[in-house]
Amino acid sequence: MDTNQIASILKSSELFPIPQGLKLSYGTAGFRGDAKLLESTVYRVGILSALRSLKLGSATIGLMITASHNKVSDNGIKVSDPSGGMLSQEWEPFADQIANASSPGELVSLIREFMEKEDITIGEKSAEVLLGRDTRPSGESLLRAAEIGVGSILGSVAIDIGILTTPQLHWMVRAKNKGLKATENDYFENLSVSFRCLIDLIPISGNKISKLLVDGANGVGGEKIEELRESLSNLDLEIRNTGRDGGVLNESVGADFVQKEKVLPLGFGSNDAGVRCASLDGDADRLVYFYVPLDSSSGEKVELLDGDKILSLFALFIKEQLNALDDDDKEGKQSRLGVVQTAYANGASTDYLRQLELDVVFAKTGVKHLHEKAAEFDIGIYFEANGHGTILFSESFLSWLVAKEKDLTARAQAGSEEHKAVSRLVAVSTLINQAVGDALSGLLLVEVILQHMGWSVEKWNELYKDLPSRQIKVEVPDRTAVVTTSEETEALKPLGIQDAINAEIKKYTRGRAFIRPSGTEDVVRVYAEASTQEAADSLANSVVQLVKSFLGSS
Ligand SMILES: CC(=O)N[C@H]1[C@@H](OP(=O)(O)O)O[C@H](CO)[C@@H](O)[C@@H]1O
Ligand SMILES: [Mg+2]
Repeated sequence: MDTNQIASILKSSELFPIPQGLKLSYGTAGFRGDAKLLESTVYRVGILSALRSLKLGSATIGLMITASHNKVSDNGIKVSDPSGGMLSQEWEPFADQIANASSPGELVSLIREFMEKEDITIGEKSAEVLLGRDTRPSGESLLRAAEIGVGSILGSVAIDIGILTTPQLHWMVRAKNKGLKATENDYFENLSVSFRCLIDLIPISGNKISKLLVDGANGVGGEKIEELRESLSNLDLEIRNTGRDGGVLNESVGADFVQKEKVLPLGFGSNDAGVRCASLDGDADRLVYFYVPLDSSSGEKVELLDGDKILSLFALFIKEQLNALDDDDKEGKQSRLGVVQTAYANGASTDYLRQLELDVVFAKTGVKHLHEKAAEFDIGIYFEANGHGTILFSESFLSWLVAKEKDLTARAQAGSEEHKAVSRLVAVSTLINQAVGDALSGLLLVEVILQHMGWSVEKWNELYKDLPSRQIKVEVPDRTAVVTTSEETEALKPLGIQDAINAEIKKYTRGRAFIRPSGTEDVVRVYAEASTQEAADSLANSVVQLVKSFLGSS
């Protein structure tokens, strides 16, 4: 690193002194915290992203300024690698180190050391970083901090691509690095063209299209889905909680709220009984469905169709298409379909997926872990119960599918059941975001599959019945006192807590419970499942008491 470069970092870092006592970790999904404390962090992640681009031969990197489902006063930053996936986990320790460096001098020496280790040189090539943000008011000034961070690495270019959903940014980064059209318009066009293609392949046409109510969480998703609606037919959408009607981001609205609390979001009521509803989270990478049953006497009861149910619907549809492939093909090309869940997946969903004879594997919480496992299959479907997920197609399987489609057309087999199935799979691969979970593309796929099957939301819900479950957040003085096994289902620390949890679990039929420290909020999460709602609640509450007595409550 030459003296000009050192001077550039020293000068810009003076603008963003680190708040006293700030200690951050890259966590489940990047850095998050009170927005007022994050300028130095975001500036430093700007530097990291420029270095990442240089390391990868000037590939385009993405930076997203968002705190997803957190409250509006929080914000955060996460990095997209050139593939559109999350930042390589190998770089997370460096992210932690520079985010916590206490002075400009320490920052420079950490960067110098890391560049030497990673063999990164500045000056030969230029770095490129796309910057996006959600609708949080703090986003604008944090974006400036990121720009200055990127710009402090000489010869680097930061491109502000404005207010976007997290999955849009990841999609654009991926497309850009593949040399494809990569603007927001291209994203919308891609969705509408592949959606149209799947609609045209529906076996029975002419079914009446029923209305879908969308809860936009008062965030960026509502805005974007309104834009997308312009280019869609075969959907009847009504969008609420767009953020323009005075509602607060994520406050009693959005996918995280609906999934965790199992209640209706603001703006929805008993008048909506029987109507299919969908809820997005604050940065539109999560999607859940819900409805109020028509026979619900209280009007408050909500039937939730979470990520597990979306995963099951997708798995069923993909399996149906794979089954329609000619037997000779299946022998020639063993298509491995697999699904990935986390410990938060409802036990009934796992039983159902196994009944479908699917390969079900488990990953740690956080999409970076699920994505990695899903990429091992020809078609890998992953979902967190909270509604973050997607379907990955391996490059080799996709090339095989495309060649197969051409071959069938050449053999005048266009219109055969096999040809249709192949075309559907190809269209799903372009509709569904290959970079990260995407509420917009997920919603379009759910809608087209329901039309394909001729199913109502109730019928879809009947695939299996969720085991009653309860999730509770516990505020404790130090959540890092909880250390779990790599599967996250057993607590190794504090010593003795797991035995106490096990003793509680034993008291319940189909009881299951675990605790883990959140990677995005300052809480310990408690999850419990049992054969009745009362039992799940009671098991969760006894585990909460154990957490409080072992860790103290704050
Ligand atoms: C139980 C739960 O929903 N955890 C969420 C939440 O992580 P925590 O580490 O549990 O705070 O936010 C992550 C990022 O959005 C998401 O990937 C994950 O599934
Ligand atoms: Mg999110």
